[in-house]
Amino acid sequence: MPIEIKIVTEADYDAFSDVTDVGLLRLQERGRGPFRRTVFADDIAAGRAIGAYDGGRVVGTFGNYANTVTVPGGAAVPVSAVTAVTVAQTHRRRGILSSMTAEAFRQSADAGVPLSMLIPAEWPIYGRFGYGHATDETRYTFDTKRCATVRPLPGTVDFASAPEWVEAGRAVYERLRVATPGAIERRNAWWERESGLLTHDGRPLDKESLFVVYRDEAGTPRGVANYQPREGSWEGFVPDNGAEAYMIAEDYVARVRLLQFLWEQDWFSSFSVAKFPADDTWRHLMADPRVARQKQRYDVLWVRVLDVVAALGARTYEGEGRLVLAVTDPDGYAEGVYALEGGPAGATVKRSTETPDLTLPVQTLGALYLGQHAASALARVGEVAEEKPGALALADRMFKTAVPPYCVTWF
Ligand SMILES: CC(=O)SCCNC(=O)CCNC(=O)[C@H](O)C(C)(C)COP(=O)(O)OP(=O)(O)OC[C@H]1O[C@@H](n2cnc3c(N)ncnc32)[C@H](O)[C@@H]1OP(=O)(O)O
Repeated sequence: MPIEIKIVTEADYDAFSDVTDVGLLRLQERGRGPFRRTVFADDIAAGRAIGAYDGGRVVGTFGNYANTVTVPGGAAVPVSAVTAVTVAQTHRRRGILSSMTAEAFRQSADAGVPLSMLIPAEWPIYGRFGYGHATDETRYTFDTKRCATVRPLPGTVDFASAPEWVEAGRAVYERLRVATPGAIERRNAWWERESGLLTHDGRPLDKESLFVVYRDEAGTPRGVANYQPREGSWEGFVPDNGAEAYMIAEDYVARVRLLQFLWEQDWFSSFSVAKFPADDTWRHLMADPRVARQKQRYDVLWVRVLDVVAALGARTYEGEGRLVLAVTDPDGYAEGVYALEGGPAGATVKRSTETPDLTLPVQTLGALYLGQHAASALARVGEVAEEKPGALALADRMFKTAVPPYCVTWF
């Protein structure tokens, strides 16, 4: 029987949910369909859950969920935030992902959504569909006994109940989101789920974490963190507990004050934080930044441009300039030659018949879009070709941003 790609109805959503969990090897999460049906009700109703069917059975899942992403300059651009992509182990490598992706691109393009983006489970999967690596994140471990700030930093850190933390976190995040290229809206009760206030089976998880809020001197929340203490070995009766922490911070001071709160706690000898930005300027507020050890750096967001005129026209450019770009895209959505004229105040983009200054595949356009990469560096690995001398240097000044983009929210 041929595989059919269809919109998943509410009636089929529980099967979609279980196939996703088996595909992602999260077996213990099976059975969460009824909960997720309420959480993702808007996207399901909008037909944004796409399934592959073998007869009546769901064998492939693809969430093409609606969101917006902040781009350089601060505009919130509609995006399909792709998630829950799986194909049943019995049906892999028969082109099902390719078919679901094609359907999702059609759906997004028909709805006038200029971008698709996702967080790939594995690097090699999505480049073939036109996605390019657009943001990085880091993981740090702190040796608490050697940490100190370079000077006294203002503000206070206090414990909060989970509901207070959700309220403060929402306000902090909204300000951060509009100022951070790569950030998306936290929809679908994201905060309640993160804090454990909303669980699939009504069992509150908020007692498994401690919640703190950093307020600046005026009393405004500027950062929030939660952490889970880890028991140490207590060898020789010496405390060596640890913690795993998560935080969002509006500025460098907020970030370091939250870190300081953790490193000054008795009993902790070390703690780790994941999902940190690639921008590590906050380390300059530490007396010895080397004791903040970056343990990992990894790619997070990949961007696929579907509508070049809308996408490039929505962002600003730190350097002023005009470039003619020839974009290649075997799927057709982004294929063409475009004249981009942009600067800090905005941009105009038009289809053009001029000779291009740069030629690049759609993957490279996605990689450049949020400001992470220098075009000249990507040219050195063969990902963009300079057709007119000086065009790469101009593209560097226009596309790359002083502060790297940061997705902030995993989806
Ligand atoms: C945004 C997210 O949700 S990320 C989560 C992605 N999901 C997972 O990793 C869960 C486990 N894996 C799976 O469910 C599946 O293997 C998927 C979804 C990754 C791929 O589904 P499939 O239906 O097997 O992919 P499909 O047959 O369409 O493959 C298309 C091409 O991609 C290649 N490909 C597919 N998966 C991979 C992979 N993991 N690594 C490298 N190449 C891959 C195929 O070889 C094929 O290449 P070809 O066109 O040169 O022949």
